[in-house]
Amino acid sequence: MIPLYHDFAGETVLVFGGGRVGARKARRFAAEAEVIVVSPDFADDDFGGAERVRDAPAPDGVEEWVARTDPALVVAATDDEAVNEAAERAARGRGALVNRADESGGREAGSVVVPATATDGDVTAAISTGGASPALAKYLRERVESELDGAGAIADLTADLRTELKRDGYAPEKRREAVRAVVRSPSVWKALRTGESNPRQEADRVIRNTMGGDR
Ligand SMILES: C[C@@]1(CC(=O)O)C2=NC(=C\c3[nH]c(c(CCC(=O)O)c3CC(=O)O)Cc3[nH]c(c(CC(=O)O)c3CCC(=O)O)/C=C3\N/C(=C\2)[C@@H](CCC(=O)O)[C@]3(C)CC(=O)O)/[C@H]1CCC(=O)O
Ligand SMILES: NC(=O)c1ccc[n+]([C@@H]2O[C@H](COP(=O)([O-])OP(=O)(O)OC[C@H]3O[C@@H](n4cnc5c(N)ncnc54)[C@H](O)[C@@H]3O)[C@@H](O)[C@H]2O)c1
Repeated sequence: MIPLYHDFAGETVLVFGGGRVGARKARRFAAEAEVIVVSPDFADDDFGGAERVRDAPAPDGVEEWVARTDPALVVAATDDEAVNEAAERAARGRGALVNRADESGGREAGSVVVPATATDGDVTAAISTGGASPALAKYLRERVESELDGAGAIADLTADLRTELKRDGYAPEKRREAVRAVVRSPSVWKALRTGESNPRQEADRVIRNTMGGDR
């Protein structure tokens, strides 16, 4: 399986099943998409502001829900395998992606896994165990989260630096060398994480060192 990032802004995500798992998926996708959760009952959990609709569709009814809402992704998170299968068929029939919460292992194209995700600003790290061990994915996500502390700010800082170095006419090889040095600089990370010094000034110092007398 190859990880790809997908922009769900402005899209609909249709979730079948309002249990703990349906709620977790709803929360995740509601950060970006319009989420509709269809279920006869709902766990006492946070659904991330998703629209909740009380219904217990039979497999044929599942198809109708998918036709009516035209989702980019269908999440099958019920405890009824026949309903989850119907959700997968209906999604495929309309060219939507499907996430089967009740399956692990190999998948056909269009059947996607939701990875454990750590985020800091625009920086996102996604971890999958190929479905083998979601608990391990969660544990590793917790560890990666602390590694990412400050990464979003460094991404913003280096985006500005790239623009400035281009504008000032530095050769591509020089620019790459400078940006690589900044993202690897312990003093820039420390400045961002502790606030003890100014990160931009630390970055400028690193760049002056890599550019020699050029800047
Ligand atoms: C990462 C995360 C994302 C999310 O869902 O948001 C996620 N599962 C999470 C937690 C979690 N899930 C389970 C446990 C209990 C401990 C354990 O069993 O390990 C815990 C831990 C807990 O709850 O503490 C049980 C479980 N999960 C699946 C099955 C079905 C099966 O295996 O057949 C069963 C057994 C059900 C049963 O036995 O009845 C299936 C899937 N779960 C996936 C993702 C996909 C594979 C990801 C990968 O490749 O690693 C996949 C294949 C499909 C999918 O859902 O996309 C999220 C952590 C979020 C975070 O905190 O960061
Ligand atoms: N992916 C994961 O991380 C993960 C973790 C645990 C379990 N699971 C799997 O996901 C499934 C859901 O887990 P859960 O803990 O949320 O279970 P759950 O039993 O708490 O919730 C299932 C929900 O589906 C609803 N439902 C039943 N028939 C329906 C229908 N026809 N249409 C819509 N909704 C319907 C139920 O009313 C209930 O609200 C489990 O059966 C298991 O196979 C996945």
